[in-house]
Amino acid sequence: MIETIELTKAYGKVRAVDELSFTALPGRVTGFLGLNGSGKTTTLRMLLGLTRPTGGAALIDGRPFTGLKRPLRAVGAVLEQGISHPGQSGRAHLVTQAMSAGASRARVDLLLDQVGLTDAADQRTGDYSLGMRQRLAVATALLGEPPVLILDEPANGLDPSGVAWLRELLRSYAHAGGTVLISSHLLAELAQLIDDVVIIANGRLRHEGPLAGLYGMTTGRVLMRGRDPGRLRDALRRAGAEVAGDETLEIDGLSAAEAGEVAFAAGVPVHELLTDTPNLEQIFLELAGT
Ligand SMILES: Nc1ncnc2c1ncn2[C@@H]1O[C@H](COP(=O)(O)OP(=O)(O)OP(=O)(O)O)[C@@H](O)[C@H]1O
Repeated sequence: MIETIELTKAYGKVRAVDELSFTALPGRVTGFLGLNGSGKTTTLRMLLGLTRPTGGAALIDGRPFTGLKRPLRAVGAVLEQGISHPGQSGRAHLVTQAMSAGASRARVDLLLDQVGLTDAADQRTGDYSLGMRQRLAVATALLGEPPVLILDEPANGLDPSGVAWLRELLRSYAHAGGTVLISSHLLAELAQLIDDVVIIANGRLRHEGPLAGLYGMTTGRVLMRGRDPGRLRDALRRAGAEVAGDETLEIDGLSAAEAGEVAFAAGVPVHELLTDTPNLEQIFLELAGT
């Protein structure tokens, strides 16, 4: 489990992270979302003991990173690319890292297979694509079989097949009881990967809960086209709706069913009636906007 309690980091007068409290649960993939500069990387660095908090706590399984007995076995992290020496092969990089994580050669081979790098294992990492470097970074994070995984913008650089691969990997990792915290500044990029969301803005918590719950947070606008827009508009306004638009009427304050009933009562044939549900990215921008 990952937990922050009133976590704060101030740089002079700037509060990069401001009394931030949230939880990422075992068995779930949690998306950590915010616009650029909202404090995501600073939070992840505090969880990983790389930045010291000004106040509050950043806990991995109940302890600050610095209090973990075997940190590489407690948490795996993908923070930035370029972790490997460009002249080293992917396999050599993993073998070197396996020593500090206490992992075996067999685990290196297993992970190369799991991240789809077996065929490229003996190529120089300097020749790897961005997506291949991301795969190698994920394999490195998993070496010590940690129960907690922290990934900073890992979908960045992955093509659709890479995203599908990451989804499967994170699903089975969480299914086996792992805790995953994965950051991005785009909800759409993570929507296929995550169960829960934590949304921050200006270092503060804006929203925390299941991804599915986001859809219920905004009501869709009703759109209607009919034979006589002028009469329709008047009837809808009399029924208490706010109405904009000329041919296609944009209706706030009534459901599609209610608007349809109003049109029927007014005797105006309806040609088209639908609820325009905001997409995930619009919902995210509404929540994460400053
Ligand atoms: N070492 C530092 N010194 C001063 N200010 C910093 C430092 N690190 C981060 N900040 C500031 O803290 C705020 C949050 O930055 P942070 O990198 O955590 O955001 P982010 O959400 O990860 O952004 P991005 O999506 O662009 O990576 C920004 O205003 C940034 O300028």
